[in-house]
Amino acid sequence: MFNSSTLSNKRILVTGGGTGLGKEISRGLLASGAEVYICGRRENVLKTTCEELSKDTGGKIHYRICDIRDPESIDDMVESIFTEGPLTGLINNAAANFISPTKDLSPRGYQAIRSTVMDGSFYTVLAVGKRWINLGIRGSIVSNLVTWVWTGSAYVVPSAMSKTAIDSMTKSLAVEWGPYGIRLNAVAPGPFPTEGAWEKLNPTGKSSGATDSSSVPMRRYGEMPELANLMIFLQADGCDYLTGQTIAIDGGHHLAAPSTFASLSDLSDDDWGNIRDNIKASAEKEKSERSIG
Ligand SMILES: CCC/C=C/C(=O)SCCNC(=O)CCNC(=O)[C@H](O)C(C)(C)COP(=O)([O-])OP(=O)([O-])OC[C@H]1O[C@@H](n2cnc3c(N)ncnc32)[C@H](O)[C@@H]1OP(=O)([O-])[O-]
Ligand SMILES: NC(=O)C1=CN([C@@H]2O[C@H](COP(=O)(O)OP(=O)(O)OC[C@H]3O[C@@H](n4cnc5c(N)ncnc54)[C@H](OP(=O)(O)O)[C@@H]3O)[C@@H](O)[C@H]2O)C=CC1
Repeated sequence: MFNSSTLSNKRILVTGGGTGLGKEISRGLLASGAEVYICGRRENVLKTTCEELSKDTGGKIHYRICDIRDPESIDDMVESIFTEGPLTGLINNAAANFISPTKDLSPRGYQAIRSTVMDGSFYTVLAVGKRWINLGIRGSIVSNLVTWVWTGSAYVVPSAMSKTAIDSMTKSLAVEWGPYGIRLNAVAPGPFPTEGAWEKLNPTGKSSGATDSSSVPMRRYGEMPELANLMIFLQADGCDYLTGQTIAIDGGHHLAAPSTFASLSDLSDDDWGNIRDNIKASAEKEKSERSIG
């Protein structure tokens, strides 16, 4: 879909790029010619990912140790990257989450997720965006959200709330920073199994709800290159007028929410025949009782 120079001259920071989706997005960016920075809290994970991706793609990748819950740690990281040269793009991907009944969450449990997803993403955007504005540089910010920004989700309420806040930030800053040539967009992936997410969201291994592929209209999980391609598109030149959007990449999952008739997609032609007969019978009965029409 893209070639090895689609992102040449791009320098992109992927938060949480050491594992899971961030790692595979970084692989795609590197293969398209970008120079990539990844960050996280585990140096051994970051180092191993850099070695693997640099060997696999031949691209330039660096890491920084950073806790995005701490604004100073973010500012130090971004300053040290800009000292080597300005970034052209940011992918807000780092996150924290676990399933829990909301009534069982302590303030610290809520804070663990909010401070990573909402505060961490905002501080990173601020650290990068204010440097672009000061330097007069254009840039592209893409946040990795989730379809719960449209539907909400039970049992992951702090995550749904925090991702929704970043959806709102995306729309708001697209307007405020549009005059500087800074674009903000977001993606909302459906289920793309990763060790990090599945350990927190499918800890018993009995996939259901958000981690279940059978309720996805396309009847499968997302594949990493599909998400990486969308990120490459949003970081590339060519559609610069695209800003303030959150794009779902979920095989139609959020459109098949329980409030719709999504489950009817399992019915056979015979079932539909019976349904039609029953509806007709009901209509006939009503008609026979009408005094007019
Ligand atoms: C469709 C897929 C969508 C995917 C979305 C994703 O984002 S997937 C991304 C998936 N990737 C990641 O999440 C990667 C990053 N994840 C992390 O960094 C950690 O897993 C963590 C911060 C989320 C929790 O780790 P930790 O416990 O070491 O953190 P801490 O020491 O900071 O503790 C803070 C508070 O949290 C409490 N608490 C913890 N677990 C539970 C629970 N099950 N129940 C209730 N509460 C719980 C704990 O008791 C404490 O409160 P207390 O008792 O002091 O009042
Ligand atoms: N997998 C899926 O199906 C879906 C995932 N998403 C989103 O995709 C993104 C990646 O998820 P996924 O790859 O599955 O999960 P992972 O757990 O593999 O990724 C989370 C990454 O974030 C980093 N991170 C977490 N907290 C911090 C912190 N305080 N400071 C710096 N880095 C941090 C972690 O590194 P470390 O622990 O070393 O700090 C890790 O590399 C998340 O935003 C998630 O919400 C959205 C929809 C579906």
